[in-house]
Amino acid sequence: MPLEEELFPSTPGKFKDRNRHVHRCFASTSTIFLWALFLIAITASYLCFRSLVDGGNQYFSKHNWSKQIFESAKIRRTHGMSVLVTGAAGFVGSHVSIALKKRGDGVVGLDNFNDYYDVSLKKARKNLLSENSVFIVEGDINDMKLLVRLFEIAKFTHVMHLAAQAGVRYAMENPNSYIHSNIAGLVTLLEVCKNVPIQPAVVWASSSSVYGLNEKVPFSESDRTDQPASLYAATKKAGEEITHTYNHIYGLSITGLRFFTVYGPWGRPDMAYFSFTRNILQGKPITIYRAKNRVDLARDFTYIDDVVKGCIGSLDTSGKSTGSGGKKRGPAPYRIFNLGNTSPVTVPMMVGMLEKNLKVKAKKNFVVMPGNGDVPFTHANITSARKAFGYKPATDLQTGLKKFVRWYLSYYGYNQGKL
Ligand SMILES: O=C(O)[C@H]1O[C@H](OP(=O)(O)OP(=O)(O)OC[C@H]2O[C@@H](n3ccc(=O)[nH]c3=O)[C@H](O)[C@@H]2O)[C@H](O)[C@@H](O)[C@H]1O
Repeated sequence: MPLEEELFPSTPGKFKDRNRHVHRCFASTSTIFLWALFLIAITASYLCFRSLVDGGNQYFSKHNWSKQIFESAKIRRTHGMSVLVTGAAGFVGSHVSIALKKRGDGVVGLDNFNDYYDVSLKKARKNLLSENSVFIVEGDINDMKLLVRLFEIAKFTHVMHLAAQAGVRYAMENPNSYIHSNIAGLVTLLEVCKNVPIQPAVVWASSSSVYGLNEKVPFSESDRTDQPASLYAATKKAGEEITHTYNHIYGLSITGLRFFTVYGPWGRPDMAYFSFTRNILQGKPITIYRAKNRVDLARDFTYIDDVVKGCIGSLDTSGKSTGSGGKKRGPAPYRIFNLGNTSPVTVPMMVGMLEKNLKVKAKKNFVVMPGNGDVPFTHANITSARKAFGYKPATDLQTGLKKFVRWYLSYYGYNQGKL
């Protein structure tokens, strides 16, 4: 049994001192412990709060992120626009972004940098955009929280929607990627656009492929588009119907652009003119498709600079959306335009032009067009676009391919581009 004195010391001094020391130690340990608990609790609730606010999105926490978006979206000319360009690291997207920025419009890019084709080319385009003061957000159009945040930071007046799963034949390999980007992603983007207080006008990329098996030439916007030959075409056609409903129900201003086989510098490596160039230079054979009756396939190849002018003309004449916060306030424009070149060229002729520019003969294998989504020919009637915003393609295939080849040789380090 401990002595009473030990329990209740009458001579507090010594004992007290000893006890005070123990007590102090205990007190300071428990204080530290409590403080640590407090700090852990604070940190945990902050992280919890951030994840609620950010939806766990890695982008938002990046240093300077919002500021870069805000700066990039700033309009620097009178009556200019602030444009969210989706697919900005893509072929058309990068060209349009730079053109808008150069004339003083605000531009913010969005791109998921997927690996459908060489990601390093997309990164190189991103660097080019960065040199032109265009900031690209790395993210997916299906990420609604990200889109909402972008609209909170920048009050976009327009959306140039070019993000898509492109390519006609790849749809047989990976059908779901077309649904993910061209259907689900489109709907997510439109949902955000219709919900914001001041709705942007939306201009987006449809495709000449919607004409499918239409045989009436040249293709006019009023021609039938109910016979798609590929899932790619079907998703673009669906996009036209989907955007129509958002225009009808919510008052979004919509312009759909039917691009006709766009080509040029910084193009897409999956397209024929690009992959043919690579193979010809590497001495590899190329496969040229033909219709069953040995008829050559033809495309209304359209040069990138002409398409950029068409995109900008569409943005300039889009008219305003009328709705706000998901409510329609009146009718808004719904438009569809062909952006083609109006002079189709056969694929073998296109190859001949490449051979001339590359000064190398191609090793050609002609095969009957497999039933993989291709259509025999495309040919645009561009009267509507000409009337609406003076669209007038100015580059023929010969000139355009020459510019492409010059870029290709320089970009991939052949001959310092001197061919
Ligand atoms: O305007 C569009 O809406 C589409 O244009 C583009 O599709 P296409 O017109 O099919 O272009 P592209 O693949 O360059 O084939 C060109 C020609 O070469 C033929 N072709 C192709 C490959 C091959 O190996 N051999 C061949 O003969 C082929 O049969 C075709 O006749 C875009 O890719 C597409 O995303 C979409 O935007």
